[in-house]
Amino acid sequence: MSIYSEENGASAFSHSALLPWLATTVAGAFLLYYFSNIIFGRKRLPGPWLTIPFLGDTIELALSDYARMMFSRFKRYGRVFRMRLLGFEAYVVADPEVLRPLLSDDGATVAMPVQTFNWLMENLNVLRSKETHRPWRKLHLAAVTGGGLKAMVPLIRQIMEDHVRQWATDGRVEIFEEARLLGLDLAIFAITGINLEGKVDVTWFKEQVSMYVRGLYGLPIVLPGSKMAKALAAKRRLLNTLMPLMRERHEAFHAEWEAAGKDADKIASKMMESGDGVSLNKVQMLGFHSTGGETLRDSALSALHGIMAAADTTRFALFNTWAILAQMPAVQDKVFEEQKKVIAEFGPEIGYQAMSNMPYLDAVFKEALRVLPPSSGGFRKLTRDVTICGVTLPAGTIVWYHALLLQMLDPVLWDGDTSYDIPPYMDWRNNLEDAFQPERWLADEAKRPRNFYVFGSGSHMCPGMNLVQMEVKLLLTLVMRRFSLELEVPDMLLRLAAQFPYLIPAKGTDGMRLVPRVQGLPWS
Ligand code: HEM
Repeated sequence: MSIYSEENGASAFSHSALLPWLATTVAGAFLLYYFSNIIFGRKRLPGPWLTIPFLGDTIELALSDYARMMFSRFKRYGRVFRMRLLGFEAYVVADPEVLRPLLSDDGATVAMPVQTFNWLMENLNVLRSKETHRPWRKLHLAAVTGGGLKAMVPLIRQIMEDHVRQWATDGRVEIFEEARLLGLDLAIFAITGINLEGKVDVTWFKEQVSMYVRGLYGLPIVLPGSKMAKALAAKRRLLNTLMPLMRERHEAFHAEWEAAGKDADKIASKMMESGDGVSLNKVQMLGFHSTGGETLRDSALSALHGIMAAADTTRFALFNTWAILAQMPAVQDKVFEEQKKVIAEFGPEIGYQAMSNMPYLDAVFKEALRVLPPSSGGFRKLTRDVTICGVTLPAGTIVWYHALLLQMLDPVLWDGDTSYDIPPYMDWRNNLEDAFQPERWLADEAKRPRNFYVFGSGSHMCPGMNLVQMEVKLLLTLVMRRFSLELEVPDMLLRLAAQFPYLIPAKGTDGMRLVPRVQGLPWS
């Protein structure tokens, strides 16, 4: 087809012919690049050769039984294989020995190939250099473990009691939606520590946060009306709201930062020694300051980081635990019996000390997250070539340590049998009672599950782990001292709307009845 036309005797340029020509050339170049990359680029590395452009394995992940799909990939390709998702490519690596150094920043750095996450969070630099990461992490841990965690308990309990009282009045809970709302409240009020009351419309603020967090699960495309466009607009509104609210604390921290000569180590030691406790938001501000983010906007964004880290992760940890527990009356009775013992030893007050002495409830939490991990693990970028089971991944490759697959291949639980579609200790779909056994975590050390990657491992292991565990236990304690739990739709977990990246129940199936115990136990 000619892109020129003869008009009035002259050779004139035809725009209508140019456009299809350009579109065909661009599409042809893209397809050429795509297929040559598949054929010549990484063809010797394991994984499906052909996947749908851009979407890759996303559709299969969204529509299939997630655990079964990952196990079948492992059976086909072994402990390392390629996955393509929404415009990025990563290699799942399911070998703990190979992962150990990589997860300790030896041969790899933290990477985030998920574009929606990068747009919403902007700055993850603090995680990438040992110099900035070390003092920041030390402080982070101080804020949410030991004394720091203990100091958070009263506020967290207050937030939870408000929710539980409402559910008790209703006699039921929609666990998916209520876990979301509770996760939101905990993230906004307990994590950021910013007082919104009387300053902003709190309901509006929560709606904006929900919209912001939802962007994470959208397509990485900013079209009008898309989840991502809405999330970015919500982010702008949240930053504009937070900046005046945080001005005072930002300026105070900034002055402290300058006085310490912009030395993150020095300021971290000073904060640890002050005895005033370490606030999580101050930790986030330190993270931003130590990587050049010294403006008021950076400090407001650091508060959004705290919210993003805590809101939906806590929600899914809670939903998954509830979903299993509500189907297991015998386990609920054991939790109740443990509560009687706790009250006999520590009194009825649900405080930090009592919470730290509930081994059975600890085991319930861990077992629920082993069977239904509310996280996909994390990503690293290789800084050197790494050979895994005979496959060499070159420097620059994105590696995905996949919590669910690693937990399926637990050396204590898995006997090496690959004839299963899914190993029995993970098969919550067909045999929950065999899969979910909290006693696994109370066995002798050698017999306990060894692969537990829900919170990561090594240098970047989630510092919020103890906090989340305490939150879930606190909530279960409040509810289960008074009620036993029953799903209104007993096979809710078999009717899921989605399993990846998180479990999502089909609409209208997440109701849970709260059945009063004949002799309930007190809260205080
Ligand atoms: C069920 C809830 C949660 C899950 C499943 C979870 C999961 C994870 C995972 C897997 C990582 C490691 C990522 C990697 O290796 O690249 C991580 C890191 C992190 N998490 Fe969590 N998280 C949860 C809750 C929280 C909470 C409540 C907070 C805030 C207090 C938090 C703050 C962080 C931070 C700051 C990091 C980065 C740590 C570092 O790089 O040193 N997380 N989380």
